Amino acid sequence: MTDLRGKTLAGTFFHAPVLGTLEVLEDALVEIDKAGRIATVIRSGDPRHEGARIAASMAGTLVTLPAGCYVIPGFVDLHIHAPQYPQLGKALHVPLEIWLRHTFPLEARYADAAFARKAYEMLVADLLANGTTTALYFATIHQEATRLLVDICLEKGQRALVGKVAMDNPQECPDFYRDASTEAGLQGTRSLIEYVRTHPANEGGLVHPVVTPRFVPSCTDAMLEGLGVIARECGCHVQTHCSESDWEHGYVLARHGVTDAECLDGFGLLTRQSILAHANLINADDMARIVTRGSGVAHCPLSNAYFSNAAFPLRAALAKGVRVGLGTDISGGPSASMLDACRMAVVTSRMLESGVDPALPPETRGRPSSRIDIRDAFHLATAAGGDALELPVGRFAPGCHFDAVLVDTTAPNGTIRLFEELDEPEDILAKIVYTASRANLAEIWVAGRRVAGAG
Ligand SMILES: Nc1nc2[nH]cnc2c(=O)[nH]1
Repeated sequence: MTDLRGKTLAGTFFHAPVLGTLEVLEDALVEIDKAGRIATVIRSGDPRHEGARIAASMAGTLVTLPAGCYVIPGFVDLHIHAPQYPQLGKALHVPLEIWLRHTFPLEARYADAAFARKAYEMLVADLLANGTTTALYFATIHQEATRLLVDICLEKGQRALVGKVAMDNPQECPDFYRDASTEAGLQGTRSLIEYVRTHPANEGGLVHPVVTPRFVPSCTDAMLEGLGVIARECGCHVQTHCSESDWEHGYVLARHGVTDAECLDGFGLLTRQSILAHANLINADDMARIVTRGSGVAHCPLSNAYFSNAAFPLRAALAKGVRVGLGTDISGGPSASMLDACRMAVVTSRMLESGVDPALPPETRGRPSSRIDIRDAFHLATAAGGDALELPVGRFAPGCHFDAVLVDTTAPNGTIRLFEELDEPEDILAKIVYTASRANLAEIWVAGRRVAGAG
């Protein structure tokens, strides 16, 4: 199967446009226009179904899925440190503030454009093969390497949001890895925005620029203030870390006397286009503030297990109306798969609900009503991620980009095992999210264009 632009795809589709519900579009037709957007979704009982199928067949534009194949929306990864890919699976035995001392020398290597190209090409190819069709990236402080990441996403066809990392605080950033000055950091941010927006290969708007203060500790107040102004003037997305660990949360309280969320808000960095990574230690006021501003949270359950000192209160945040999606947090999280992020989100929520210390009585061990299920995780990894970024992706609906993954449950080297006589459609989706591996992800499309796949 190749390019689906201008084609009609016939088959069974799973998506979760609303938290708590899974929609199975059994034997549906999805018409994709020439620009790779979904034009119509026609369900099997719809009176237009037969006519549309015959018309597409006669026009030679009908593509019918083989038995055992299902289409799901592509994953939206809300938090990735692109330069940390070579470190995936390393140095996870130390706390965040020590781990950063391993990480900064690696990120500093991206002054070398050849090294950057090698690592970024590998990362983008792997993420696409894992079904990540939209990625929100922290790059490094370097202009050339960050531009390369933009180029590579455009070349390989990944929808991406890319930020040049801003970090100018000499107290928290080493001499070898810091913006040369506040002004240089701000200017670098402006020039990356300009680069992305005027890139000749980006006329379709596949890649977006992002204002990226690394986190409060790494930035001076002047930097945070300047970035707030740029975000407002340029109408850009913003990404940063927020109340991730006890150390980081405590640092901001000590320096500013307020929480991360309040501090970032004061600098104009909490907007409807902001994504706050982690947010594990936010309090009720922070949540209310984040909801009022319409900012999103990138819940990174795998990395949180290593660095956060607490579990993100996901259910509480969702109940309050916080826009939450999922992130891998490469390489704080040692997996480049959003399927792993889904699995870990479920596990974390279950552990938060029941608690983890067997020395405590069951009644006080955990936090009741904290669990999510695999359908919820699937929603967070797809539609909710798109919503948090305000991008029309993550669901099969007219007007949305056709960013999707073809899952072949019969792939011989895959890991999904279905039993026709036992498995209902909901079971099939659950088995996909819980047990699929890369060999099952047969085709990956972004805007209808085939960009990767094991098939
Ligand atoms: N997980 C994580 N937290 C951070 N806080 C500041 N920088 C980082 C980073 O690279 N990873």
